[in-house]
Amino acid sequence: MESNGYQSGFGNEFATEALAGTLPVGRNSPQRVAHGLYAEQLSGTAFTAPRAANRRSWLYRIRPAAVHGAFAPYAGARGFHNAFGEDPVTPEQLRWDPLPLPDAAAPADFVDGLFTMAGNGGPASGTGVGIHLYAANRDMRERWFYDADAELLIVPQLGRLHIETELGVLDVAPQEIAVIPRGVRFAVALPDGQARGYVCENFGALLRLPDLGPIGSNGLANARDFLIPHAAYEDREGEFELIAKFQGHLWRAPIGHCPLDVVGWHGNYAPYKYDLRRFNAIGSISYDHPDPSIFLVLHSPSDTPGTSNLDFAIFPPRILAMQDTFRPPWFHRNVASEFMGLVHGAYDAKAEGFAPGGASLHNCMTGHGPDAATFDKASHADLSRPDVIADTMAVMFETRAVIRPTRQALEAAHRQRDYQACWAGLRKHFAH
Ligand SMILES: O=C(O)Cc1cc(O)ccc1O
Ligand SMILES: [Fe+2]
Repeated sequence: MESNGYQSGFGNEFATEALAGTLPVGRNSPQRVAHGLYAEQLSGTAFTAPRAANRRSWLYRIRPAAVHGAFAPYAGARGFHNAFGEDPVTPEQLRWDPLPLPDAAAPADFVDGLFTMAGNGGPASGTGVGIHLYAANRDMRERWFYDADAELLIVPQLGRLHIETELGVLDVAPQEIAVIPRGVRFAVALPDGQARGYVCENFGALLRLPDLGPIGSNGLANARDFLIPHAAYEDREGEFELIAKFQGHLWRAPIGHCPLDVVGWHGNYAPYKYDLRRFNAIGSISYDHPDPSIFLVLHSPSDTPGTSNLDFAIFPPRILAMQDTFRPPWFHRNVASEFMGLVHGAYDAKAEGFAPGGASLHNCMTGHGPDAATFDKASHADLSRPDVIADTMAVMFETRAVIRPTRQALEAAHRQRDYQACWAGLRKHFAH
């Protein structure tokens, strides 16, 4: 399926049909749907969720989602799970080199190429996140995947993704993100032959745009820049595979048709994409480095106001002009836990070692901040001129609960076992 363009606006009520006359008028479930289609509701929130938070869509499709064979455990994608473990969690600062791309001799598609790094909570409790990287070099062929446990926030770092979903096609490139709602079936093709990036599974409340408070009615990620696909479908039969993630485990069922057979849909529960370069960064124009909450793109609220299950923040290109100020991120300890990735360029708190495709984890109350080289440079920088921070795009998954690294992440050859050395050069300057 080719992309047929996008609709726009975060969380709007959309209506789209690939065949004229598909959508029923004035009702959702007529006795007989046009073109011999089936009507099916896809609920992303509780039926009785408050109207402002309620998300559901109506799908008009060739066959209902119920039509497939029996599920059995899926033996592939061994590195993709929610086993965040009961082991004690190290409070150590952790950092990784980029996840290696798969060998041409042992190709992996998007699902098989997922490698779980860390997480908290889980699908059973409906809170927390799963944090993964993917490294893939093969299209998903004749198989589709859905995640019943979480909505998927996909952050490509290398290579474009062509994502065909039940509700239409998303083409995303590095510096863009895609969100696939819980339950939506999709397949990923790799137009560049290989791809790497970050995936955050959100087990909690659906991602939404943050309130803007005194910023006003515009700014940060603007609602109109979120793009939603038009309906697109495939009418194809064969011996295909449906992979499901359910309660932390993967399952496989045979399916005799392509499940991307939705000819029209309407509603507000749909995949979307967003170009991070559209983010309207707001910062200090006097003094001090503000809290990174000014860089919040989307968040999943928890039951405590102001305390998110997941904050998705970015560190985009921007201009720093603060006076009498140490301009890079400060040294700090945070009650929240911070998992970071780098999509593009360099990150202004780290002179070396944090590479695009790499990752870092600074858990609750773990001290971190600029490395020694960054500290020395910024402590003596000429503040009469603004710093133009260009060519950069770092991302952060920040959570209320501690982020538990998986055993495979801790044991991985690409973990930087000497990460702490980046602060060792912070010498004593105290003099009196
Ligand atoms: O630790 C980090 O690099 C992320 C971060 C950036 C920033 O500007 C302020 C606080 C913070 O946690
Ligand atoms: Fe931090």
